[in-house]
Amino acid sequence: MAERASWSLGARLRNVFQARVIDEDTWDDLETALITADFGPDLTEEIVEHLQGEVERFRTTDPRDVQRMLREVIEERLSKYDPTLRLSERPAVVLVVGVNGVGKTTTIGKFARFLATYGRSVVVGAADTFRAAAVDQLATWAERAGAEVVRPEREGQDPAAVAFQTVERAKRDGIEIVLIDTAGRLQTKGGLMDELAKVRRVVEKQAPVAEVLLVLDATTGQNGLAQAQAFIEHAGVTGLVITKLDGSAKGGFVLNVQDRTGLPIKLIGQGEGINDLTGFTPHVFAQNLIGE
Ligand SMILES: Nc1nc2c(ncn2[C@@H]2O[C@H](COP(=O)(O)OP(=O)(O)OP(=O)(O)O)[C@@H](O)[C@H]2O)c(=O)[nH]1
Repeated sequence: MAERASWSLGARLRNVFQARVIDEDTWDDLETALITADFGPDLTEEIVEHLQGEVERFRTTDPRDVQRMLREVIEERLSKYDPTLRLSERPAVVLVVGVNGVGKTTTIGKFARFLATYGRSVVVGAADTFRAAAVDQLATWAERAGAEVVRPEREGQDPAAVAFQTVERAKRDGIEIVLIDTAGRLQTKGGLMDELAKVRRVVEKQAPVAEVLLVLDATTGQNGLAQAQAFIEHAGVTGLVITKLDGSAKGGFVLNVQDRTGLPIKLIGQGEGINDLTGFTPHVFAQNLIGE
């Protein structure tokens, strides 16, 4: 993870933690920093009260202790969810879902590369069949990642058919991982969910679905979550991918989003480059968020 990321509170909290003693300003400044980082009022209050309790319990006056305790409480909360990707089936089929523009296609390209660096073979299926440009974009990413790609035979082909052919190709050629790009927009949400359900049904005729990853854009924070609600309710999501954390000041969103959805974060996107995707490690994230 990049040092001094935009979402890091390290710089903003430096004065707080380098002060001589803990006083009213410590708590005021901490509260402001957490709110600004999109922790939300409830979580902010909970964390500040927890820390005040700990400071009392351990009778400390050293702000460095507050920093350590804050890091610990954040890591503890992030660790309540298991970030492990379940990709042991062969082939392991991953559906990537989410509203348009959140970074689905880019994420698939980066994910294909990520898997390739671990020696996995990957085929990508372009099941967002209504935009030819989207298919081309996906194919370009797949090529750069060294992955195979299955395109629709014509614009607007049934997405489920493309998904089926992609899994078929994986089975035929012994490819280990299947990543399927899906549409983010249709006339109606019901239509979109029906389409996803059909993709899943058709895939499951050949192989179980290993993961359904919902992509969320960190820069839209809570708003983006509202837009993705239908996926959370109907698409059988197994994990979250948070994109565009670079350039976002909303580190707190990462903490909030697991509690709000009950779903683990499995991948994090921090840039437009093909290598800008990492797994999610609570310890590392808490350290980068709060500073050492
Ligand atoms: N800075 C930054 N930009 C990103 C990241 N991920 C994606 N993007 C950018 O976000 C924009 C949208 O990404 P796409 O991958 O096309 O999004 P999509 O969800 O597939 O969108 P549709 O194809 O319209 O459904 C592109 O300009 C990407 O370069 C990220 O982690 N960081």
